[in-house]
Amino acid sequence: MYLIGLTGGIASGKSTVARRLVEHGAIHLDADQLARRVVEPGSTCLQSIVDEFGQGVLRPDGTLDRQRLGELVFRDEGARARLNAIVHPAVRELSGRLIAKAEEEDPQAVVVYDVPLLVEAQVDHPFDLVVVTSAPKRAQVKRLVEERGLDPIQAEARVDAQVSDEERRAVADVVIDTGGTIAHTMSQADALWVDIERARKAARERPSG
Ligand SMILES: CC(C)(COP(=O)(O)OP(=O)(O)OC[C@H]1O[C@@H](n2cnc3c(N)ncnc32)[C@H](O)[C@@H]1O)[C@@H](O)C(=O)NCCC(=O)NCCS
Ligand SMILES: Nc1ncnc2c1ncn2[C@@H]1O[C@H](COP(=O)(O)OP(=O)(O)OP(=O)(O)O)[C@@H](O)[C@H]1O
Repeated sequence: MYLIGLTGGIASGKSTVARRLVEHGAIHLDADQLARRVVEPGSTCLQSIVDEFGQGVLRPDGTLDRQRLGELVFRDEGARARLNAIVHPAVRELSGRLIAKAEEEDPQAVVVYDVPLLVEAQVDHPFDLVVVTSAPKRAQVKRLVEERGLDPIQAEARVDAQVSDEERRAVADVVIDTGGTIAHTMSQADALWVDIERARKAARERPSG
């Protein structure tokens, strides 16, 4: 297996890059989706969230009111840390299991683990490559406002709830500039795939022992 950790700020283009790598043959795992799975009704995580933040973060049907909880945690660092302490260990455990399963099913698989908080949550799966998508903050805020309907204050708060691109670049093997056109992002993703294929081929041909 070849394991890629893909990270970057909110609305920086991680999913866009991941989708392109999937078109080339990679398997995609998404930490945001896993974070939704671990808080489904009946989960211990959801119960811990209710214990911590009260019944008010549940919708009438018993599912998590994500908007309500988001309003709480993106303006309060302490609340965010308490939520992270509940959700992140469960996501870590589930992602570890799914990565192991992907390897079992296909030892040659290229797995892209899209994990927005790779730096913040100190995700330490044994990545072969860490890829960071990077766009200027004003582009991130514009996308959140225009495409996801956040107001500019909320959008800024979400960007500011994350580490800076400098901190992400410090752990990156590859940085993809996602501040330009989509076509520019795609061509960098395509070039990355060529490099990955080359590295894997060289590893296969290397005499072992
Ligand atoms: C606060 C919640 C309920 C808001 O839900 P919502 O549906 O509005 O957003 P969604 O989950 O789709 O996240 C969108 C983006 O917000 C950013 N984000 C999410 N959680 C966090 C966090 N704790 N700290 C910083 N940024 C975050 C990420 O860039 C993420 O891609 C939700 O994000 C959550 O449960 N967060 C804690 C778990 C977590 O850290 N998830 C991120 C990856 S593991
Ligand atoms: N050069 C670019 N590269 C990537 N995305 C771009 C670019 N220009 C505009 N966009 C738009 O920005 C948005 C980025 O969203 P995407 O879901 O890929 O980001 P993300 O980092 O996965 O977001 P999130 O952290 O919320 O999961 C998309 O709507 C995309 O069309």
